Amino acid sequence: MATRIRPSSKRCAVIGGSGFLGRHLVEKLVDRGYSVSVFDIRQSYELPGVSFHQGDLCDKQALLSALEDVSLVFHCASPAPASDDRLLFERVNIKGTQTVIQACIDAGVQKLVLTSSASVVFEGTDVKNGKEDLPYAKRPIDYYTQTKIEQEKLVLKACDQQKGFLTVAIRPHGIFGPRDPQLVPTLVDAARQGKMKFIIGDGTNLVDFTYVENVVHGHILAAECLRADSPICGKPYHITNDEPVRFWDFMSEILVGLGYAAPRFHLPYGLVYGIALLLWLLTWILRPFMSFKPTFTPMRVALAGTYHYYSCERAKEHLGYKPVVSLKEGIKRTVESYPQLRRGA
Ligand SMILES: NC(=O)C1=CN([C@@H]2O[C@H](COP(=O)(O)OP(=O)(O)OC[C@H]3O[C@@H](n4cnc5c(N)ncnc54)[C@H](O)[C@@H]3O)[C@@H](O)[C@H]2O)C=CC1
Ligand SMILES: CC(C)=CCC[C@@H](C)[C@H]1CC[C@H]2C3=C(CC[C@]12C)[C@@]1(C)CCC(=O)C[C@@H]1CC3
Repeated sequence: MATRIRPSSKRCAVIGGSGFLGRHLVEKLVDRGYSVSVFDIRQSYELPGVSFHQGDLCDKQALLSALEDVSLVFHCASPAPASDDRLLFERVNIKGTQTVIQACIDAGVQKLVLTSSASVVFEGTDVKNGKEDLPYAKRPIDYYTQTKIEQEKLVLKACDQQKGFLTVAIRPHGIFGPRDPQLVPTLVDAARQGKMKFIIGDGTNLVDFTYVENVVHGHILAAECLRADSPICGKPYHITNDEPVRFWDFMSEILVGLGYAAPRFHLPYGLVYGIALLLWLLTWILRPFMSFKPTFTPMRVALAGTYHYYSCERAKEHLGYKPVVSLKEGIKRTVESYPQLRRGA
């Protein structure tokens, strides 16, 4: 019988490695001596020690060529939540993840680490110190969340210690940091349009924002702890900064750091949510005639006006996780990384 050559344990692939989190993960893996294959529909940079494979993760043949001799795969690709395109989310996050799992098994990959999201348990109402045993949201707030739930279930169910295919899911929340194309740019855009004067609700709601390097650290710990006899097989793990902060204090620190005024005037949560719902209905009705993307979406209002912070005790206990960058330091590094978004720039 031909013996299969065991892929090097320092050779890994990052699906979605051209994205915000993916690129930070790739950089850290290279620092730690891994050789990395990036698989993504686009190539956004070049880095020594990294090979790029451009393709759609729904295409198994394309994936297989990127997974040659790879023992460890990180899957952090997804369409952006803002696209709100049901068919795209279903194709990439559900069908595409099935393809990723099958390609990993066919290629002899031993470990698959999925980037899930803490939002898989969020239904638009308060979550305080949520643990991993909370049930999945029965009424997810959008298609993105709905398909992230299905994706996580698929990956965790595929874990098979007997066959030597091990899986784990990391659930980060509110990732921020240098090169993030979403949070800071959206916020600054809103501030420049004069839309950041208001605080939705009383402003005391606590939320987790997680500095990108902590999310990367959680992924690498999970990959390195994943063995057939380890309790982490087939389980999800919250990874946060472990420093819940008032949503509006966090927004204000970023805005003030970049030279914009902090929001000051309060608006009742129910009123803003109602307006966002009406606007959403209006854009849905007018969709065939015009395309219009409101800044206030029901999902954003829910994220801005409720508590949603999560316990990462399980990650501390099983993975030895501890944030490596504090929230204060993370905000400082983030603000400094966006000189082009400063007021007047
Ligand atoms: N940014 C955040 O606050 C949070 C993100 N996450 C998850 O983290 C992961 C990474 O997110 P980000 O880095 O923020 O997003 P991103 O949009 O910067 O990166 C996603 C990458 O996936 C790639 N991609 C999308 N569709 C693809 C396809 N069909 N085939 C191959 N590549 C494809 C994109 O080209 C992009 O490079 C995602 O799974 C997201 O759901 C989870 C919680 C919070
Ligand atoms: C905690 C978490 C999951 C954060 C990541 C999501 C963010 C990219 C958005 C979530 C809520 C958004 C939001 C705004 C900007 C982008 C978010 C922070 C506004 C502050 C934009 C301007 C407004 O009119 C109000 C919005 C509230 C929600």
